[in-house]
Amino acid sequence: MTPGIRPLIAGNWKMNGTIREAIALAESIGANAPRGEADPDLVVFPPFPHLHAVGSTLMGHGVAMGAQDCHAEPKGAHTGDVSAPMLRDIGCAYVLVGHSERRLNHHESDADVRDKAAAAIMAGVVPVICVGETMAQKAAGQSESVIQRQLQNSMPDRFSTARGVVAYEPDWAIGTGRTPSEEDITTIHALLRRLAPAGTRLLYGGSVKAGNAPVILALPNVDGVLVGGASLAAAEFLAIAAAASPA
Ligand SMILES: O=C[C@H](O)COP(=O)(O)O
Repeated sequence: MTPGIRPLIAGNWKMNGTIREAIALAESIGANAPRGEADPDLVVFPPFPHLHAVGSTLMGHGVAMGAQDCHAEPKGAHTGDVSAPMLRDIGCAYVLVGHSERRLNHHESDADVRDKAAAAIMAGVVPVICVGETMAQKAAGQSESVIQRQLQNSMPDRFSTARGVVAYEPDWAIGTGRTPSEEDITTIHALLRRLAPAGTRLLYGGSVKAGNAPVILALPNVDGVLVGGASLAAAEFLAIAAAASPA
């Protein structure tokens, strides 16, 4: 973690669950979330159709809500898309942009990610810019150059004023049970710290569980984690959050 930066524990629910299940998960997280001065901030990212119900459930519990994507335009003829002002309107404080599942499955470019992040900032929503290399890029020794290129080209002009967040998620670590070595995470996060504006919260994501969270969260320049699968169980997610609280 970084002195002076409040940790952020983020749960990306991806495309999972019914509304009933989302409410139950939000109730359980909201009722048991740590609320001390030195405790981490918590945010969950439900699927779009669950945002209203989850936002209502979390009201007054000190857990923020975010969305998993947004369009770069504030409104218009974009069938199937959701704008950043709509997310703000429904109560989202954060939005993920450039998650590797969007970059790889939807062919989103760095320029697309930058435009989405700019739209989020314009709407008063904090963008969480995701970056990360593929296994082929890692094997070719390109991790740092790929991540530098992604981040520099994905940050919009006003990112420094937005209290933005950057998440390092190597795609080969997502949902696989594999994580980079502590040395690799440290190296990449030192690079992110050099590239991102001062005060940016830097998250690590990819197979984070309650078991490995204490080690990952203790690494320099790791200001929190972006959790996928393990965020779908309240107890596991809260145990990860506990690892970011003072002992
Ligand atoms: O956004 C979250 C990540 O893609 C990590 O997913 P995971 O924790 O299931 O590996």
